[in-house]
Amino acid sequence: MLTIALSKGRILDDTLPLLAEAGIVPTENPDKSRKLIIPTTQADVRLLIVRATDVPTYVEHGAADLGVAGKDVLMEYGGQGLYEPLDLRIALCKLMTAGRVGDVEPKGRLRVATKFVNVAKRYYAEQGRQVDIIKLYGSMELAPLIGLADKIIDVVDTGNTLRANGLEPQDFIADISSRLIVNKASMKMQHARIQALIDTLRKAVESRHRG
Ligand SMILES: Nc1ncnc2c1ncn2[C@@H]1O[C@H](COP(=O)(O)OP(=O)(O)OP(=O)(O)O)[C@@H](O)[C@H]1O
Ligand SMILES: O=P(O)(O)OC[C@H]1O[C@H](OP(=O)(O)OP(=O)(O)O)[C@H](O)[C@@H]1O
Repeated sequence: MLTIALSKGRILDDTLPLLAEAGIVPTENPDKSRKLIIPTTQADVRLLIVRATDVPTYVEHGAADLGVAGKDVLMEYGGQGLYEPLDLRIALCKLMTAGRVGDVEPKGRLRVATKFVNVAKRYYAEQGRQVDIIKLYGSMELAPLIGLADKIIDVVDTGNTLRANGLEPQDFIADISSRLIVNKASMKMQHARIQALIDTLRKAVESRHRG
């Protein structure tokens, strides 16, 4: 059995067409179903529906052989416990700092609200900047508006969410796309099969971006 961990929403929506090119199609609509284990047209391939931030955990521990996760999530998760063989070039966005339009940076310690605590620590350590990191799980844009933090670190695509809240993107941290990740033991034990799937997905990604 090959088990693939995916999160609902944009990752599922953008990954299913790629999996379809490898002949893997869910036998029921994962967006509608309340099931968390979804069989596919290949009897020995199943999908696990998990939270986006949990995908690396399932794959590193071997609860799933493969998964799809945003580079932001992988940067935050850290470690060397996973293979990351393929950039699927889906769910494109940028990790940025953002703050209130026209705000001047405070002289003292900067307060930064984010769900990407490890990324934030690394980023400001590289800059040699003293910061207090405030962990949030969502609605980061609220923090500077309400005086909880001076800045946020979040993913930005169109910038609409920032603009709607009187914030502006400031410093670029990283370009983000979603990656195929693979459990290290699975890669050894089921090498031919997983490598064949990676090759098919790579071709599907390349043919989409050709021309
Ligand atoms: N607005 C966006 N445009 C493009 N890609 C995005 C955008 N927001 C997030 N992403 C990327 O898609 C991935 C999945 O995002 P999604 O919104 O589905 O989950 P999440 O909000 O991070 O997780 P959860 O809903 O479980 O808190 C993110 O890790 C990121 O890489
Ligand atoms: O720059 P933008 O295009 O506004 O995208 C950025 C927003 O998208 C994500 O949220 P989420 O996935 O909850 O929202 P979405 O479905 O509207 O992208 C992210 O946490 C930002 O809030």
